[in-house]
Amino acid sequence: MELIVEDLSVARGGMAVLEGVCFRLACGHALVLRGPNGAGKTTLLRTLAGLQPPRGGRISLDREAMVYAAHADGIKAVLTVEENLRFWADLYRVDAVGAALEAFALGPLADRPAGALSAGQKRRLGLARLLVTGRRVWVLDEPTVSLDAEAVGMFARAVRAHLAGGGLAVIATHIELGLEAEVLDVARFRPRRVVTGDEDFL
Ligand SMILES: Nc1ncnc2c1ncn2[C@@H]1O[C@H](COP(=O)(O)OP(=O)(O)OP(=O)(O)O)[C@@H](O)[C@H]1O
Repeated sequence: MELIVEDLSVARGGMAVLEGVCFRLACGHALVLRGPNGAGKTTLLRTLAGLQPPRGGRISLDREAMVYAAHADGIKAVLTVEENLRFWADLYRVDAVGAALEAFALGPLADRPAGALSAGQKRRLGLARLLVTGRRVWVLDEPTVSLDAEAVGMFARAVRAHLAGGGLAVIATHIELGLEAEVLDVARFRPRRVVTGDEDFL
């Protein structure tokens, strides 16, 4: 499996955000998206995930092979941590709840309602969800927000294991994860607009 993006244009709120995005990502590889606030990382990820249509270009990706995780983790507050994972495991038909609890040190919190978790604990649960999806392509928007250093390490280990198993990951992050990943600065793809006055382009 390979993720191929060709000449992709994406927009938010009716405004062009990125144009001409191209990259290829093979099994076992990760791509880290960089760029300043507002550069378009989330918009690109949402487009890859099929949450919004591209303005132009091509994405070759079997969406059935992909899982997207962003700020809203889709956690059900009234279910316990383990029940949340079981819910997703049943949905994706992947029996890996124990491994997911262990990977993110959620065992001691397994019986706690998710609504009673701290922000970082909720984020760990949202990331543990990735492990019960069995999906090959992880599309992750700022996955380490609210995580302490130890939890960032858990996440990095989970990504490494995923890649070692033939998975792919596209990750927008402002922090250094210590992964061997290709880096794409999305600011390179900022649209060039012709304007009147002394400047030719913005
Ligand atoms: N809901 C929205 N409606 C309209 N415009 C939006 C919306 N969300 C973001 N934008 C705009 O789209 C552009 C790209 O934003 P995006 O969220 O993709 O950037 P980002 O690189 O992910 O930023 P950050 O590092 O702050 O998360 C920005 O100019 C932003 O102001």
